[in-house]
Parts: sequence; structure tokens; C-alpha cells
Amino acid sequence: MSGSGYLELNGIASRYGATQVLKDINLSIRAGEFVALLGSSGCGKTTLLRTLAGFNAPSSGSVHIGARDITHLPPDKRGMALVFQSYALWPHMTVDENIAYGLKLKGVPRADIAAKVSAMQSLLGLQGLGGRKPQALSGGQRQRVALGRALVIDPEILLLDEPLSNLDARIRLTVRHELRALQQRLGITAIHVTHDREEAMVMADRIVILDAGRIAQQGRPEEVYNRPASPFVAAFMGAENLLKLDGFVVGDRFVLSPGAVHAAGGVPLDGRSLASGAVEARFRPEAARILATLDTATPEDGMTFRGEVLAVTYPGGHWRHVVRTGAHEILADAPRACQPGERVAVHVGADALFLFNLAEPASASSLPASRA
Ligand SMILES: Nc1ncnc2c1ncn2[C@@H]1O[C@H](COP(=O)(O)OP(=O)(O)OP(=O)(O)O)[C@@H](O)[C@H]1O
Repeated sequence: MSGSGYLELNGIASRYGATQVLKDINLSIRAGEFVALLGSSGCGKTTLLRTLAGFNAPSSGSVHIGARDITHLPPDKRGMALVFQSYALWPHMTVDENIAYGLKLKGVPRADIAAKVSAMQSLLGLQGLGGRKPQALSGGQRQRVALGRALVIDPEILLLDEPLSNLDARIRLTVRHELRALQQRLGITAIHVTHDREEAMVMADRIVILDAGRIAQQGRPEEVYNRPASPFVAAFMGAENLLKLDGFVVGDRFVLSPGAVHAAGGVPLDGRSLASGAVEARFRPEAARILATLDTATPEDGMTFRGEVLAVTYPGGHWRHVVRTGAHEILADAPRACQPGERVAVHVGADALFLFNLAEPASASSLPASRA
């Protein structure tokens, strides 16, 4: 074991035939922690969860719970429960029977089963539904039955594989909070697979972002959101606007060189590892501020560029502008609508500007190959 966590994954690699899916995964999870595994489709989230559950054997590496090596233990001996996206309830069984299922398999006495099932139904707000079959339940109720079936066996670790993605948007928001509150109340360790950034942000103590089978970054939600460690994480966390710029390190600042459509600017280094040369600048649409007039003195902190509004939409709460700057297009949100054809200046503050060194220098006058 390498870390001091409760659940430890060391050097986990996994393959399907010749295809390597997980590469050198090292993860140390504390008891009672809620960890979200976040990543785009096919990056290996489910494979990692199945490896934890014991359904996939890793090709190398180990899994420990405390001092116990569980790498080769069968799923039913791991003290874990898995909840799927599809709920996987038995259609011919009632709610009571579905929840009781794992207890029956364990040979728990009937009277104890009845008491535990009833307690679980109270906990999950399923009272009065015990006699119904799954098809007579709403999606949210089915999801709670699936959770009840998982939790009733008192697992040490709860594994959740996109359990909310079949719920409609409104119920999903409620169940997110219910699930998180329940996990905290029971003090259970939870690992939750999702490709939904907001879901991971609001539910998890820690987010682990996977990219092509590797951990791209892990940290508290606000850390990965505000301090993305790579262009991939920045883009995945919503900073999809991309400009390529040049700059140089002066003392504790990275100074951005002026170009044909952007003014000089800069950011405090503040722990960023940046070298003089070409950089990729990423930022979120909501971080871009459309300045009142082109004559506004350009702030030194951050970056200001000129452009032309191409299109305006109203997604709710703000106006979203497509702005052409140089040969490229970015998205910028504003509380008021600018008109297509309007010439604007756009400012992005230093805090919201994520800079990463590029291998090759970019010309300051040729702004980025950005939005696909
Ligand atoms: N049984 C299998 N045999 C071969 N390849 C597989 C198998 N299961 C998954 N894969 C491949 O392994 C890769 C990772 O799959 P995995 O299901 O872990 O991804 P994921 O991140 O959970 O994706 P999604 O969000 O779409 O569910 C994918 O390229 C997938 O096609």
C-alpha cells in the first residue's frame, strides 16, 4: 500500500483483450468520503468501478480496504454494494421483496429482514409502497428502491454507476441532494460515476477526472473548477473558449504580449508553472465581460480583446454572444444583449483565465483555432 486512505488503489491497469482501458490508476479514498469519477464517454469510469466491485480483474495493481488486500476477492466478499443506472430491480418482485433480496441471500432471519426493510423504507421515504411492483413506481421511487436494496446490507462502500441519469431533470436535482444527505447521515464511503460535471460538483467531496484511462486531475470541486491542471481539465470543466497567445515571465507575473486584436495583459503566476513563450488561454463564457465601449481603458490584469458580435441567444439569466475575434469565435455571456454586427471589447479577469504552455510558439497576431 502506498497511501494512508481507507480504500486504496495502487497502479491499477485494466484491459479488454488487446485494448488497455485503465493505466496506472492511483487513488486513496478516506472513510466516509464521497468521490465522483468524472469523465467523458469511454474514458474508463465504469471499468474502474467494476474493478473496485470485483467484476473486472485488473491486469496489474492492487486494491486495499485498510490493511486488507481485496484485489482478488469475489464481489460478494468485498463489503460493497453497486447501484446501476438501470436500477436492475427484479420486475416480478414487490418493493419489499426487492429490498429484502440481499438479506435473504445472506440467510438473515425473517423477522430481522422485515425490520430492516421497514427501516430502509422509512429512511428513503418509501413507506406505503412495499406491496407495489417496480413498474408501478416513478423513476425516482425506483431509484430509491435500488438504493434501499444496496444500503440494506450495510455495505462499507457504496458504488454508484450513473444512478441518476435515467431520471428527468427536476427529479434528478432532488435525488442528488437526497443521496448526498443520506450518504453523510450513514457515514458511508461512496464512489459515484458520472459524466455530468454539475452533478459531480454538487455531490462530491472530491472529483477525480479521468481522461483516456488515466487520472487527469483530482481535488475538491472548487480546486478542479478554479485551478484546472491541464487544457483537457479546463475544457472539461467548461472553459471551452480557446485563444493562443504569446507571453513572458516577468518576476511573479506572466505578461501577455499585445497582438492584432488583443491588448497587453497579464496574470499573477501564483503557483502556475508557466514558461515564456506560446500559451493556450482558456476561459468560460461567463468569465468573459463585454466592455461598455471600445475606448474603455483596458485593464492590465487578465486579457482584453476586440471582436464583432456574430449572434446572440438567451439561454436564461444572461445573453450569450458568439464573438469573432481575429479568425476565431468565442462565447461571451453578458447581462444585456449586444446586436449582431456590433464591435465590442471583451475582458477576461486574471482569476478566470487559465494559461498553459504550448509546445510551439503562436503568432501574436493569429488568434486561435478555437471552437469546433
Ligand atoms: N466488455 C468489454 N469489452 C471490450 N471493450 C470494452 C468492454 N467494456 C468496455 N469496453 C471499452 O472500454 C472503454 C472504457 O469503457 P467504460 O465503460 O469503462 O467507459 P465509461 O467512461 O464508463 O463510458 P460511459 O460514460 O460511456 O459509460 C471503452 O472504449 C469501451 O468501449
